[in-house]
Order: sequence, then structure tokens, then C-alpha cells
Amino acid sequence: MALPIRPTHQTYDIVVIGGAMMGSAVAWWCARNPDFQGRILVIEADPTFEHAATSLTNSCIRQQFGTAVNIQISQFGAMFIDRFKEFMEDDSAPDIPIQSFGYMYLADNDSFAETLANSQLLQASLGAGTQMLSPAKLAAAYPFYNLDGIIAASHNPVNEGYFDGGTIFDWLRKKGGQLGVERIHNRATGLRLGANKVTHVALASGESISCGAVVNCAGTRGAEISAMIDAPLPIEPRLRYTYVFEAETPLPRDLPLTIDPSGIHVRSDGRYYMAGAAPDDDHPRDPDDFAMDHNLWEDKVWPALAHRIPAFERIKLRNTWAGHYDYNTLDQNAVLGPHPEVRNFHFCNGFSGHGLQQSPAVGRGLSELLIYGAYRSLDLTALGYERIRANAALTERAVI
Ligand SMILES: NCCCC(=O)O
Repeated sequence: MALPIRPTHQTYDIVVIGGAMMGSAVAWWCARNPDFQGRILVIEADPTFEHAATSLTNSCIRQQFGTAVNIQISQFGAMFIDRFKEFMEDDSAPDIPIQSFGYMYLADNDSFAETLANSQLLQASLGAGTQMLSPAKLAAAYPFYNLDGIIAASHNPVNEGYFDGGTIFDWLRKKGGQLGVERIHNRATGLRLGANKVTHVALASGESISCGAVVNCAGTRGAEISAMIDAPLPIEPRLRYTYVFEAETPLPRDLPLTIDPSGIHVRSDGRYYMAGAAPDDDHPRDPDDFAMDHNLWEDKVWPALAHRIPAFERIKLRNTWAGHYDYNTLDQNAVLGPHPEVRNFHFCNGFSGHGLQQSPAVGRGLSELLIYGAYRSLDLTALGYERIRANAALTERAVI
């Protein structure tokens, strides 16, 4: 059903700019909380979500991050997926399994092997199942890899792999609507400030909506929205290509999401395989530029895949697409929570390719900030805007 353009009210307690996975998660977490009795408006510029990262995602979750906060975010994400039906409070909600083939990071140099080993210690200390694998162990378990040049690997077969993020997205929108979340097809064109707060959101259709709080979930346009309150964000659209292919001889077991030293990643995708790559010349793009570089497959991606997995010499490309990361150039991590002075403006930006898997914990965390003024479950302060201002990166080495 088409969304209405105009809101039904002139005043909302919470206005969420951007209605894809993050905006829908924030809205649903707020709406389901009995301590919140207000009105929520979600403004979505493209309700088809054709080009949203939510639609063009590889839909995977991992525990293999290099910072405690990201590991804990994923741990809650995995628990949320595991207990999805319970969270939806609806017997007709589906079970959403995680296909735990794990991520397999391959290291071809001492420095990255050490990074993986240190990350494994951190992940294990927080309860994740990550293990370091020697080339010999790797060859025994996954004989299809060509391990030339590989000196170590890390792998986690627990709560790490593919999940059906699209179905979760559908349910968050549906249940949010049942709980009173209002969604419109419109664009935020301006934010009016008064006494260190956003007082109104201007819409492309001409209305000006009075608001209690604003959440910036605008994806690749997040920096445009925060610029409306003079808050610079180091976030830009970056192209990422996805390739789905069929192998003439399928591998004898699921292929973990393998991160090759070439930068290309590939995993099982049902009876197919899915690979991802960045352009060689990785620079900011226009938010509407989704041009595919068709040469990259022949020139780089396929040769790299066939080198690492010789069975992939004989494959048929079935589908390709280009999507965007909302790429945080400072540290490839999310920017979450209130602006230090404009306290009712909340960031929810810069996920740099790992947003879908972070949406359960991020939605919950922002709902706590919006309703109680503080994080109550998982403290996400490390991902706040202050670090952006201070140019103090929360470095995450495991960005794919
Ligand atoms: N965007 C594909 C990689 C997902 C991840 O960062 O785990």
C-alpha cells in the first residue's frame, strides 16, 4: 500500500528521518516500550527502498569485530534474531535462523595475523566462539581453499553467518504500524533550531512538523541532514559491488564468508555463492550513482576468487548489483546518540556496511536515549558524536 505524503498531525514526539532498517528499528523499539506514550513519525524519501543499503545488503552477522562495543552489539543482534518470534509477540512471526557458516578471515602477513589473534582474544573474552586456525587446520577442514601465501585464519562458527534481514525489516515495519508508528513518503528539507533544540522539521510537501526529538537515520544522506544543524559528519556514499554466481561443481560444504587478502569476500548463498568487492578507485559517489563497473568482475574479482578457490574457475555469473555504504571516513563505525549541544537531535549514521546486523542493538539503544535520556542496557557511548568532533577514531580493523 502506498504511503501517504502528508502527516496526520502537526506535532510528534519523535521524528525519524529515514525509514529503512535503522529508522524502522528505532521506531519499533520506541513504540513497543510501555514507558513511551507519544507519537512517532517516520519520513521515508523512497518507500520502495530500491537503493537502500537495507535492500542491497549481503545480510550477514558476525561476532568478529575488533572493538568490544561492536562485539556486544552483534551478540545482542544474534540473540534478537534467535528470539525474533518472542520479540515480535506474535505467533505468526517466523523463526529467523542464522546460517552459521561463520566468517573466515585469511591473513597473508604477520601484522594482520597479529590483529586477528588479538581480536580473537578480545572476542573470546566476551564469549564469542572465534578460533585461530593454522593453514594445516584450515586445509583439513576446508580442503577447497588454495592456501598459497596464507599464514593464519580466524573463524567463528557460532552465531555468525547469513540471516534473513529482509523479513526482519518487513516485520519491524508491520509491527511498528500496529503500535501506532506513522510513516509518510516525503523528504526532510530543513530543521528549525530554537534554544539548542530542533523545534521543527520542514517537509518537501511544504508542512513544518513540530517535534520533541529527531533521529537522523538517513543512510548515505545522513551528512546532508546533520548539516541542517551545522553538525558535520564524515560520511559519504561509497559504491560496493555484489556478484551472485553458480559453480559448475558446488563446494562440498558451506563456504564461510571468506575475506580474502585481495579485499574480496565470498560466501555461500543457498545453492549459489555471493561475492562482494569495492571499486579499485574507492571515492565518494553521488547518492544517486549506482553505476556498475562490469570490467571489475573479469579483471579482478573472478581471478581472485578462482585463485583462492580453484573450483571457482568454472562458474556462471547469475546476478550483479551496486549498492552504497554510508561510509564513515574517520573510523568506519556508527555515529550514535545526541548532538552534544542540540540534545534532541540524535545521530544514527555511518554504519559502513555493518548496519543491518547492528540494527537490533542500535534501535534498542536509541529508544532508551529517547525515552529515558540514557542507555540502560548496552552502553553505546563509545560510538557517540564527541569522537567525531575530537577526530578520535574508534578504529575497527575488520571492515569488509
Ligand atoms: N557488507 C557486507 C559485510 C557485512 C559485515 O561487515 O559483516
